[in-house]
Amino acid sequence: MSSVIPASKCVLEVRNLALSLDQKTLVDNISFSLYEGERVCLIGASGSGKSLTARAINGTVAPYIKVAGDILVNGISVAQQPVLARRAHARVATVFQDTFSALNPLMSVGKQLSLSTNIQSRDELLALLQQMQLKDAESLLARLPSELSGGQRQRLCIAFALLSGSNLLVADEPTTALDVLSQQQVIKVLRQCCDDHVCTHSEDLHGSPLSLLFITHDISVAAQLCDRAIVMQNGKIVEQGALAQLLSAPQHPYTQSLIAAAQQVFSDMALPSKKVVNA
Ligand SMILES: Nc1ncnc2c1ncn2[C@@H]1O[C@H](COP(=O)(O)OP(=O)(O)OP(=O)(O)O)[C@@H](O)[C@H]1O
Repeated sequence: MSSVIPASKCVLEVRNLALSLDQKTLVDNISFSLYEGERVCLIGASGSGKSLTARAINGTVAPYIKVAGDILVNGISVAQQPVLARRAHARVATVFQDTFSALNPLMSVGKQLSLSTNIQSRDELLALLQQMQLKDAESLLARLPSELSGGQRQRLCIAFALLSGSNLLVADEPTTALDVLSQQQVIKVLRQCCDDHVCTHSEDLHGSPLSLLFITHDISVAAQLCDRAIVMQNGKIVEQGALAQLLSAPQHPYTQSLIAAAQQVFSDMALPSKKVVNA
C-alpha cells in the first residue's frame, strides 16, 4: 500500500472508532488521519458505514448509538461530544446529499445567509454567491431554497458550511442526487474551495487551509477531487492509500471489484450501440 507524504498538521484523527447499536457493530474499529490541506475520499458501498463515520466526526450521531474509540479534530477529543457541545475549534463544516435538511424552506436565500453569518452588505452576499459560481446572484438572493435547482442548492450549502470558518469540510455524497453537469459544477466549486478557502474561526487556526473528507460510493467522482482514498466495506477499512496508486494497483478484492465495475461502465459506454436488425 502506498503512503502519501502528509502535510505538517493533523486536522482529523480517527482512532479505533467503533459504532454500535445494541449488540450490532455498525462501524468496526476504524482508524485514519487527515492532514492540513488534504482531500481524502471515504469510499464504499451502501451500508458500509461512511455516513455514520461522518456523523461521529461532526457530532450528529444519534444518541442511542454507542460510540467507542476517539476522534480528534484539531487535536481536541470530540468522540463523545455532540455538535452543540463542541468548541469552535472542533466544529466541522458539513454538507449532505439532502440539501433541504440544511436550509430553512420558508426563508429567502439572502435572509438566511445574512442571519447566519457576519455578512452585512448586499455586495458581500453577492460576492459569496459568485464564489460558488452561482450566476444571477441578485435573483437567487430573493428566492426560497425550493426555487433553486439541486446543484445550486448544494453550492449554497457549501457556502453556508464554509462560512462557519472551519478548516475541515466533510461532504457526505454531495453529488449523488445531481445530474452529471450539476455534479461537475459542485466538484469544481469544492476544488476551488480547497484551493482558496482559509480558516477564520480562531486565532491559532487562522489561515489554515481547508481539508476535505469527501464521502462517496463513486470512485470516478472521487478521482476528480481527491488525492487519497480510504475504502470501507461492512464497517471496516479494508484499504487506504494514494488514490492514483489504488486505481492502478488495488490490493483488496473489494477495491478491485469497485474499480472493475467503474471501468466496465466506461467500456460499455464506449461500445457502439447494438441494434437488432433481424426482422
Ligand atoms: N441511526 C441509525 N440507527 C440504526 N442503524 C443505523 C443508523 N444509521 C445507520 N445505521 C446502519 O448502519 C449501517 C451503516 O450505515 P451508513 O448510513 O453509515 O452507510 P453508508 O455507507 O453511508 O451507506 P449509503 O452510501 O447508502 O449512505 C447500515 O447498516 C445502517 O442501516
